[in-house]
Amino acid sequence: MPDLPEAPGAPPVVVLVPEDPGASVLTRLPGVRAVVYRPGAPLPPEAARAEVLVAHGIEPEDAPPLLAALPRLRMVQLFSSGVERWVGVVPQGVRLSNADHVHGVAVAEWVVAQLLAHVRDLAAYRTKQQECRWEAHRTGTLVGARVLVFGSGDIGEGVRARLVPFGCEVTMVGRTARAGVLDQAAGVAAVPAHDVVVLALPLVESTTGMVGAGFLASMRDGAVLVNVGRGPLVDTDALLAESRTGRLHAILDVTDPEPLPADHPLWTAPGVVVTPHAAAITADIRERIWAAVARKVAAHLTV
Ligand SMILES: O=CC(=O)O
Repeated sequence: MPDLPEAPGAPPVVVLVPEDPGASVLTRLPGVRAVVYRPGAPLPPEAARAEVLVAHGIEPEDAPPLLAALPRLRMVQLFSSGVERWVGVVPQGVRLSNADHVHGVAVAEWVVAQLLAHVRDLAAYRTKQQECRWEAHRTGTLVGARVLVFGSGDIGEGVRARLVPFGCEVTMVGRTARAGVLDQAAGVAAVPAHDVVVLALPLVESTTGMVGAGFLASMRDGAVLVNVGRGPLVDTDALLAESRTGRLHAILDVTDPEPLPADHPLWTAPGVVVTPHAAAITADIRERIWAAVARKVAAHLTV
């Protein structure tokens, strides 16, 4: 792909972008010169002036030589909303910027889809169809379900907004308490009173391994744990042990480890549903991410 044309306005801020048609969204930003870089290839001469690196297609472990070659770098813009793999990689004084407010709708929709499929027992009906059995059975409903959502960002909020119309009673848990939002300790204490616990948290020190044996044991019989945050929020061994009791259900879009090896016991653990970090993967995901990147670069131009 040739370098992208320069937007009007001078002097332009040089933004290094991966080779991707979506990068053209940056050329619509006045004052930006988007320059394509190819991981592993020699850097273009404009890299010496680059203030922003849109880091996509490069693993954080491979990034240090590239970062060291960008003397005017002020911001690293990620394609992901989670930043945990880049913390400590980006040099001091360089802002690490995530792609936020990108996946809320898609991931919340996935949570609702999974919960509806669970309470209405759709998997059992799929099996009955495969066996050509015309046989109805009673199922649960989401109406009146008490749902505890850890994480009050756009994903957690998207889950709340979509579950309330289904008749769920939703309680939010955030990093700090505020009106209508419990803090993390109060949230953990509230687990036994809920039918569904949704994890939509970032992975930081205080959330790593947060769902361990004690947390799982405090969930009521038949409760559902949904993880759309990061795999290591949950202690996998504790979850495997709990799954053997048959007491709980777990619906996991993220796992620890990831990708989940084909012979990992989580795949076949009783009551566990696994999808491959796919909740946000809709047809328009690239457009959503590039729009967020453009928003973040535009905000950088004003600081
Ligand atoms: O998991 C996806 C992301 O962090 O964007």
